[in-house]
Amino acid sequence: MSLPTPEAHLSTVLHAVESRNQGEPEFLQAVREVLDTLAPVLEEHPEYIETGILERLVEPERQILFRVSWVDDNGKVQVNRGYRVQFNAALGPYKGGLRFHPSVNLSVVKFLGFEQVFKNALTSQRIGGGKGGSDFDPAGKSDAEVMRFCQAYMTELVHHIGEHTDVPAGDIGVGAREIGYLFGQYRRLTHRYESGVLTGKGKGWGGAEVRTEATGYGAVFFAEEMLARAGEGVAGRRAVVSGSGNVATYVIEKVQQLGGRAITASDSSGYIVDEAGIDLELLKQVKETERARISEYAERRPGAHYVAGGNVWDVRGELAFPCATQNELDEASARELIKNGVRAVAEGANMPATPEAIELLQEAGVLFAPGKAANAGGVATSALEMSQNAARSRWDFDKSENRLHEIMRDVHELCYSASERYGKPGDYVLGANSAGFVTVAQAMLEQGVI
Ligand SMILES: NC(=O)c1ccc[n+]([C@@H]2O[C@H](COP(=O)([O-])OP(=O)(O)OC[C@H]3O[C@@H](n4cnc5c(N)ncnc54)[C@H](O)[C@@H]3O)[C@@H](O)[C@H]2O)c1
Repeated sequence: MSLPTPEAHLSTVLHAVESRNQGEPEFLQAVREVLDTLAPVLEEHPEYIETGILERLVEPERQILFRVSWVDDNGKVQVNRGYRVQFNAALGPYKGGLRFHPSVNLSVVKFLGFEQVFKNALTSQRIGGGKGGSDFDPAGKSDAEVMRFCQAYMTELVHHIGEHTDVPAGDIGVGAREIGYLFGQYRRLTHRYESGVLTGKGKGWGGAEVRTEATGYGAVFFAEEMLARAGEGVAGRRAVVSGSGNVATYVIEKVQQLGGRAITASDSSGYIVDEAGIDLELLKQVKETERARISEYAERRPGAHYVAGGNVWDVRGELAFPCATQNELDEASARELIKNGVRAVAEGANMPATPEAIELLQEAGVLFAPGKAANAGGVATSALEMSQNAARSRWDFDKSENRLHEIMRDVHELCYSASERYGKPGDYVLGANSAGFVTVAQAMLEQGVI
């Protein structure tokens, strides 16, 4: 039997995915972006075509959808929808965060799970990919409501996770508070102290140092590696950052530690500009402690101003870190960034730049780091948390940060060398997709058709 050409094979697989997953635009966008880059890999590895690797890779191994019923502070019954998509476990237990946000649906969870498979492969930490969440909106809920929701959510999730099967963590709307409530309920239901079942735990009970900072720090380390290859650095440069959550906060912190000046942060209502450089203590007070709107920052900080609505990418900066959510940086934003002299864009969020924006940035010679590579530091540190839990050991901050830094250097190196191998040196989208894909594909090949 003669094999189709790589291009023909990719097109057949893509059509099948499109017809089978109609109404899932985010998932299709994520799949297209990966398949678009894989022709040279399949050229080198026809055995992946022969053994149906791609057909299997685009179909999650398991998708779990469930009802989450809970009672709010007024005694009213609320019903949300829960998700866990176990995408691929060829490299290890499923691993990936939980997102609690009203925009969560199956398409969003599948796109995140799909991306996670490649990202986790790039970390070399032997973890598979999965993702989950709910359309529950933590904004405006009391602590007690968040706790009751988390307990109800875990009452179903408990049947599907475990330190050797599936290990969730945080994402948008899920931080240390939620992980605590989820872990408590897991422990109550199972009568087991299974530390490695969730990551991002409190530091006093199994959480790793640097897990909170890891995604943001990692994104800046990756940007620094890209810049260093070109003989440049972060120091002395203006950085425009979107978001004001976990990832954005620690991108800002690391940019400043490396001598750069991060001047913006945003939330879904607008953005702030602080030319003097963001005051981190104030940002953490407003967003982490008070869970208030970002406009509060400008009200308390002389010299800073708030722009309601608007587009943070209109602000001039040499470095840009999109750290809020998917498709937040579109073609028009990319044009604005290029016009304003951006040199590097590193995705702290998952899929924040649209395909059109990425194309424009790459054409303009801007160094572009896709989220799969640039934000892999969070999950990599989660894997370090799992290994510390298994060994009943605890690393200090410096050791953990050094290990994160090494991992991000390795991720960069893997991506760069794959981009060279497949003919486009410095194309980190091609590099991340192909390096991640080959690692997973090889494991799937060796494990047979399952
Ligand atoms: N937390 C992690 O370790 C981690 C790891 C890898 C990737 N990510 C990705 O990073 C991004 C941010 O996650 P996080 O953990 O910082 O979440 P978070 O809940 O701490 O913060 C999310 C931020 O994004 C903003 N945001 C959300 N939806 C928005 C919208 N529609 N418009 C504008 N702003 C919006 C929120 O206001 C908030 O500032 C997500 O894409 C997530 O998938 C997170």
